[in-house]
Amino acid sequence: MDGELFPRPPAEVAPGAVHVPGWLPAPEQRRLLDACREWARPPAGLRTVRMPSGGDMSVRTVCLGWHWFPYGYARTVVDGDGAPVKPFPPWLGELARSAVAHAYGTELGSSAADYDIALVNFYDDTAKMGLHRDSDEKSPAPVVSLSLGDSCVFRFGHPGGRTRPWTDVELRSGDLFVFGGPARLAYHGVPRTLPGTAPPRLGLKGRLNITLRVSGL
Ligand SMILES: O=C(O)CCC(=O)C(=O)O
Ligand SMILES: [Fe+2]
Repeated sequence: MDGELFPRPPAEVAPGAVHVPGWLPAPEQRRLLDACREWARPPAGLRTVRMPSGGDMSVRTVCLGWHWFPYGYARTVVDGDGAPVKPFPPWLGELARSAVAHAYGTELGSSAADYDIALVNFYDDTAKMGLHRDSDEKSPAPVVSLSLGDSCVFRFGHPGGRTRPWTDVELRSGDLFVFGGPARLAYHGVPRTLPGTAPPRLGLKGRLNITLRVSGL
């Protein structure tokens, strides 16, 4: 955000896990939000995920490229309306590659990874996400996370389990978080969002998180 009282510099939260505050400029946040609104429409739109335990996730989710369900990927919404998953647009793949290059300070193009999955999660004021690993992908390529709207507390731990140590990071609208290498299978989650903190001009009530991934499928 412009005019920040205390600048938020990029930070390596754990080896391979990098937080880049304010990476996505406001016009690109708007473009991504508009796209999310389109993707959220049925068929294969925003849905509530039921866990094998019988409980419902509090976030609502829409997928592109591959449909995520607990625990795997499919080409159709196997646990919903059965429709084919919406395509993963090439511009999102370019955004992911440039995010990785930016976070790790590597050359754009040095990563051969072909991003082909987006998971878009919508958090209302009470939604949260428990500690978990993103382990249904076959590729070790870094996960790219972009946040829009309300800020949240993002908890980032380690691959060994849902135990301390962890770091709580505040993710705000436009922030980038990349986790790859030794952090690729670290446990992470969102204990809470901070309702009412979205940039007023974005026009989003609540929080959206978009993770971009390589399926390896
Ligand atoms: O909302 C976030 O910041 C994290 C989302 C997440 O961990 C996931 O979609 O697997
Ligand atoms: Fe995750």
